[in-house]
Amino acid sequence: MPGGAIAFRDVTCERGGRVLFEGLTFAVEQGQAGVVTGPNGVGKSSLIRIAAGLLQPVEGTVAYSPPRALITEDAALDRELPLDRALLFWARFDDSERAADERVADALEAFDLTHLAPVPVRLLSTGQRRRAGLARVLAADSPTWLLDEPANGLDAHALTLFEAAIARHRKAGGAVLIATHQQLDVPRAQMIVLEAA
Ligand SMILES: Nc1ncnc2c1ncn2[C@@H]1O[C@H](COP(=O)(O)OP(=O)(O)OP(=O)(O)O)[C@@H](O)[C@H]1O
Repeated sequence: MPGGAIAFRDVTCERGGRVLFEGLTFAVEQGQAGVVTGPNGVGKSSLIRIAAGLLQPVEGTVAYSPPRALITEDAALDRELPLDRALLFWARFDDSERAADERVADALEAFDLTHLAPVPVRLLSTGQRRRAGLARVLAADSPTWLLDEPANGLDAHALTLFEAAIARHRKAGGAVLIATHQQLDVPRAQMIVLEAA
């Protein structure tokens, strides 16, 4: 996996005619993590959407090392498919040296989901579905992770698995940008604190 990175330079975000943040500059390099915090409605999700290229900033530029893997509130998995096949559907699109089924098997194991592989996504619990969404990101083998509230609905065990996955990703040269209002154990993270305008 090549190194991941994401950098904002003088980025201004506007939504509904209101400036949420302006002149935001930061760089998350290979092996690093950025944690975006701030009160509800301040623009954390909007920042992640800008990082993913889903929202255009009114000013400034975003540079990143592709491909990027994104998780939002929606796990983006086919609800009718068994979990392993739903993950495989996406993993096949990803550019990786490793076979898609091997990546999916590893990602299921990393989030303690192997026993749920044959279960249709729609039957998973809320927390299991959140873990499945994180497994989708993991299985993509993307160097740059963009995570919007990834810890929502995770129990203590899943949180530990998630923190371990972030640590491994960084050790392998990945970069991660996380918007969260929860306390996460992400050592040496760069804090990006958004304040109400
Ligand atoms: N499509 C949209 N059009 C106009 N305004 C929007 C749109 N989407 C979001 N907003 C507004 O932009 C602001 C920032 O929303 P955003 O979801 O980025 O905040 P957040 O910091 O992630 O909040 P939370 O902690 O509640 O998840 C909010 O006031 C929201 O109402």
